[in-house]
Amino acid sequence: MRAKHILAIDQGTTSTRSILFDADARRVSMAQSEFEQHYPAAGWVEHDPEQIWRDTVATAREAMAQAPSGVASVAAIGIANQRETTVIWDRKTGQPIHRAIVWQDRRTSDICARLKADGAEDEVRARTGLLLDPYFSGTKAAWILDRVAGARTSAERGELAFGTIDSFLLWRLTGGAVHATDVTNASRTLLWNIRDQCWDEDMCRLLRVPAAILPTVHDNAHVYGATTPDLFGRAIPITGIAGDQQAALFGQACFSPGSIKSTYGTGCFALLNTGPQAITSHHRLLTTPAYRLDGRTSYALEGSIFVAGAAVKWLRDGIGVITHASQTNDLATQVADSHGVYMVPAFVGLGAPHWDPDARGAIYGLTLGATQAHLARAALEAVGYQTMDLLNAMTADSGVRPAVMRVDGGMAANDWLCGFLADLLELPVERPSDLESTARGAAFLAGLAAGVWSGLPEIERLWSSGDRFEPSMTDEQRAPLVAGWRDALRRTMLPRMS
Ligand SMILES: Nc1ncnc2c1ncn2[C@@H]1O[C@H](COP(=O)(O)OP(=O)(O)O)[C@@H](O)[C@H]1O
Ligand SMILES: O=P(O)(O)OC[C@H](O)CO
Repeated sequence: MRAKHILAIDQGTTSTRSILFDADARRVSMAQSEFEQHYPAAGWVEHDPEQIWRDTVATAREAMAQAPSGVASVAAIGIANQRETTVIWDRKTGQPIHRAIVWQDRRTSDICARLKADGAEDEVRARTGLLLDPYFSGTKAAWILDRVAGARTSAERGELAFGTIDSFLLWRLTGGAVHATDVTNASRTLLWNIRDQCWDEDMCRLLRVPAAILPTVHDNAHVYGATTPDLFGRAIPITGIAGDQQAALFGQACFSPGSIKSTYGTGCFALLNTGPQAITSHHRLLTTPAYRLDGRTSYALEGSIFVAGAAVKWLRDGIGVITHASQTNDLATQVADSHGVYMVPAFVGLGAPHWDPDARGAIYGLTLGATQAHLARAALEAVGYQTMDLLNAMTADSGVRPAVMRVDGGMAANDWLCGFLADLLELPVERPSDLESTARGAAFLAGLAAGVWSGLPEIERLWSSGDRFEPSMTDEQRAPLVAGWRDALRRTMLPRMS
C-alpha cells in the first residue's frame, strides 16, 4: 500500500461521516455522528449549520486519530454533501443568519406554484435542467432573504454568502478564505445554467436572488483551498467536492454512458450517466451534471425520490413498529406478500416523476389481517416501485436500458430490498463490497486532483463488487403487484386532481 490517505467528509441528511481511504480505496477508519432534525412547522425541515460544522470537525479529527499514521499521511480532503440544503451566512462573522433549510422542506411550494402558473417552467427546464419545485435551493435562499430582517439589503451589498453545505464547510475549513462550490452543487440551485456553465442572471432575477451572494464554481477535482492549520494540526488541501448523489455515481465508477446507480439513504436518487450529452427529459426527470473534470462535463439523467430510508426511520421513530432499521429485512421475509398493503411514502410530497409537493403519505389496503410485517414489507416495496418508475422514465428519455443497476447507501444493506429491486427492474442488482460509495466518490475526486490516482481507468479498477441479485420474478407475478402500486399512487394524487 502506498502511504497516502484521503479523508472524505460525507455530510448527509441524517448524519455526518468522515472516512479515511488508502490509495487502494480501502477504508482505513471512520467516524460518524447523527444529528438533530428540526421540524418547526408541517412540511418544514431545518438543520443547525453549527451542529453540522462541529460534527464535521469532530468526526474528521476522530477518523484521522484512528489511523496509525494520523493526520500526517492525509494527502487531501474530499467533500460530498446533501444537496440543495441552503445556508446563508455573514461574510464578516461567518455566522449563519438562519438555520439551514433542508432539501426536503416544502415551505416555498407557493412560490413555485406561482412561477409555474406564470408559465416559467419550460424556460427554467431549458436553462437549469430542473423543474419548479421547492426541493431546489433558489427559492429557499429567497425565502431567507425575505424573512430575516435586513438580509436582502445586506445581500445586495455583498455582505452575505449563500452556499449549499459543501460551500459552507469549505468556507469554515479555510477560515473564511474561500467561497466556492462545484458544478454539481451549483446545478441544484435553479440559478446555474447547465449549458452555458455560468450563474444565470435571468434566473437570479426570476427567483430574486442577488448574484453577489453566490459562490465561485469549479470542476469536481480541483484545488479549492486548504484547512487552517489550527483545525487538524496542519494545513490539508481540499481537492474534491461533489453533491452526494453525483459523488456516489463517481464512487460506483459509473463512468460510461448507460451506466446507472441508485443510492438508498434518506431518499433514493438514481443517476444514469448520459456522457457529454445533456438529455432533456420528457418524463419529468432532471438533467444534471454528473461531474466536470478538466473543464469537460459528463451529464446524467436523475430521478429523485424524497423518501426511501426515511420511511423505515418513520416506522422506527414515528410509530414504533420496529426498533432497528435492519428488522425490516427479516419482517419482509417472514410473509409471502404485503397482504394487499401499499404504502405511498409521500411524507414530503412526491418527487420524480410526479413532482407533487402537496401530496402526503398514505397506506392503503389495511385489513384486520395486516401485521407489522406487512407494513414493513410495504415500506420496502414502495422503494422498489418508485425505482421502477424512475428506470422506465429514464429508458423512455434516453432509449437506454442499462445492463445492471448498481446500488449503495445505508438501505442497500437490506438483502430483501435488493432482491425485490432485481425482480421489479428485471435487471441484475449489483452491490459493491463497501456501501460507502458517496464518501469513496469524494475521495476519488480529491485523490485525482492530489495526484494519488492517475485517472478514471485506474479508479474503475479499484471498484469491487460485493453481492449480485438476479431477477427471478415472472411477468405474471409482477403485473398484479405493479397494478396495485399504480392504483395506490393514483388514489394518493387523486383528491387534489379532481
Ligand atoms: N438494513 C436496513 N434496511 C432498511 N433501511 C435501512 C437499513 N439500514 C439503514 N436503513 C435506512 O437507511 C437510512 C440511512 O442511510 P444513509 O445512507 O446513512 O442515509 P443519509 O446519508 O441520507 O443520512 C436511514 O433512513 C435508515 O432508516
Ligand atoms: O442525504 P441523502 O444521501 O439522502 O442525499 C440527499 C440528496 O443529496 C438530496 O438531493
